[in-house]
Amino acid sequence: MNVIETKEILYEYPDGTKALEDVNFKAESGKIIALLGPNGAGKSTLFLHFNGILEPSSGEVLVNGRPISYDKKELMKVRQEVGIVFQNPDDQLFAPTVMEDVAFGPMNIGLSKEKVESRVKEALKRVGMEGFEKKPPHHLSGGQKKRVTIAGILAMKPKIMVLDEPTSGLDPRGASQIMRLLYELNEEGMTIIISTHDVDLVPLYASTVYIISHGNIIKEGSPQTVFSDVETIRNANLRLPRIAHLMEILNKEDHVSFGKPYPLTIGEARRKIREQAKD
Ligand SMILES: Nc1ncnc2c1ncn2[C@@H]1O[C@H](COP(=O)(O)OP(=O)(O)OP(=O)(O)O)[C@@H](O)[C@H]1O
Repeated sequence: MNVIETKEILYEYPDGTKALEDVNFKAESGKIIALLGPNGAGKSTLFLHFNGILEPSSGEVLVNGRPISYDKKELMKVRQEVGIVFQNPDDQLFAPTVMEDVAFGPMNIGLSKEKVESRVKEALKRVGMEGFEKKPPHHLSGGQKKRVTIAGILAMKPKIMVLDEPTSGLDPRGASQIMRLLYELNEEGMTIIISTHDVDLVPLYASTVYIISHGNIIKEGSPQTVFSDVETIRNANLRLPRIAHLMEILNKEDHVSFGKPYPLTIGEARRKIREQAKD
């Protein structure tokens, strides 16, 4: 079942910029889906359609098979179902303390004080930010802010979590920790949709990949399918995962081949190299 689906959506900003054109996007329940695209391709604009922050100029957005209705009450429901973590934490964090920030969503849907407190505690624990409750968000580091924004969405217990570049600006360990958390949440049944420039992360976590360029989806499929289309990847100003790039160089320049499609992760490459060494 598709928990989110866009049908031929087109979006034009008030200044006339056409940011999306005829975008068909599907997120199947329980998957991790990655949206890849260069700067300005339309990733954030597309994501803002998933819980009705933006309304398409034409076309339709469906959540759990139902077209989004843009009246206030209905939108509240959609936003409990679909949580969006913005690219820039400063666009999301606004309360005087971490505690109040994470509590805002659960309070807004009328949960009791005890329930709100337990949700805040649980969410901050999940992202490794317990002990920061009293801190003002603007005193946190970039990585810590990102974790708090994720906690704020987790506290709403959405079934679908949409994260705009969740690892941008994080050190390698921080990026791995966030991806590990998303992986665990997905194992527990949450559908995860991320946008990223980090092509090395994609084959490790995502089962479906979409490539967006100039407001159009130009490729979709498994990481193996998408990264086999090297021309499309490069034309979209993206690159192959480093491992696949190394295999391509070995193949083309040194005539050493570990077979196609190229392995995309260290694990896959290691397996292929070991197999070949045995022969
Ligand atoms: N508020 C706005 N008003 C007018 N044009 C906008 C606005 N926000 C974005 N755009 C334009 O819409 C297009 C898509 O932008 P968007 O932010 O969705 O891209 P993106 O893929 O998320 O980029 P990045 O990777 O740099 O975050 C760009 O041409 C951008 O300049």
